[in-house]
Amino acid sequence: MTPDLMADGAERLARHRSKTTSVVEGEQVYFGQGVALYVDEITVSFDGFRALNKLSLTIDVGELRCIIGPNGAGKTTMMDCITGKTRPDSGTVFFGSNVDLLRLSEPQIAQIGVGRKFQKPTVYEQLSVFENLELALKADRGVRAALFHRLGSEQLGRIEEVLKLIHLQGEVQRTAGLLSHGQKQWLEIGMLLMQDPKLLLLDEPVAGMTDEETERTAELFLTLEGKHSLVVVEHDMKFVDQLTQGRKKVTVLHEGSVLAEGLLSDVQANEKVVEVYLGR
Ligand SMILES: Nc1ncnc2c1ncn2[C@@H]1O[C@H](COP(=O)(O)OP(=O)(O)OP(=O)(O)O)[C@@H](O)[C@H]1O
Repeated sequence: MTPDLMADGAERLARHRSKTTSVVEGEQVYFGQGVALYVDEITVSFDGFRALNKLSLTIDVGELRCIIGPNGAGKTTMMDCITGKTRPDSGTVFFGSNVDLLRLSEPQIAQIGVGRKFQKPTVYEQLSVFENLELALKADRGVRAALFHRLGSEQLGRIEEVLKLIHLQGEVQRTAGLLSHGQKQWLEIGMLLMQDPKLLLLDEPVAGMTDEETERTAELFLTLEGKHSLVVVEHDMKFVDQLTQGRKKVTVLHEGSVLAEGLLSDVQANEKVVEVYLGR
């Protein structure tokens, strides 16, 4: 354990969250109607340019949905709206059937169960794999509590479980900075999983991975499907094919709206999709 780094990390996380805890505290998310995320007609303009144009999308509880589309289609802006980083000019974003995400701040949205993985891995490079997971687990505690709290058997069990899921059991004590790119990505996903998010947004998770790492990532996501809802933004069609297994819906974004939605084979055969994206 490196107490100063641990303190620094815990402090940053606690500061981030302390501002907002009381607002979300006690808030229950209801998934009774089977909907994890409901996005309705969101529009975002940057200096008059519409990055999102009445975008609507529904993700079911436990669903794994891949979002594809050309550069500039609005994929990142959509994730920014869901996670509170960008406020749409108009439209609705609900988590479950009752939580209006547009009235919550970015940290509150994370706290209520929406995890986001950016393209670049952001782990604590100087800490070990175990310490990274430990810190993610304690993120809700105050700094003192995070530093002096000893993990209970249930929490150790959860770390074990996540280590297994992310294929890093053999690297527990390894310094995160020494992991491969793919392993860092898995570790960061593991850190998100420590908070047990109901919805995970993943931005190009396999960019820069080897073929083997990509395949393992697909296996990981397929394991998470059902227990979590996953929204995966990806350009790698082989990976999308692995994830959708010929039976899941994919969504194609173009110019800030949904251009097509359906099985990968269907959207790949869709003339409009070929024209703006796949045929390039
Ligand atoms: N802060 C901003 N200010 C001005 N324009 C922006 C801003 N953020 C995004 N845009 C524009 O909005 C459009 C959508 O961008 P966005 O990053 O959401 O697309 P994307 O589908 O994620 O693209 P990529 O696949 O390249 O990541 C682009 O034309 C982009 O230039």
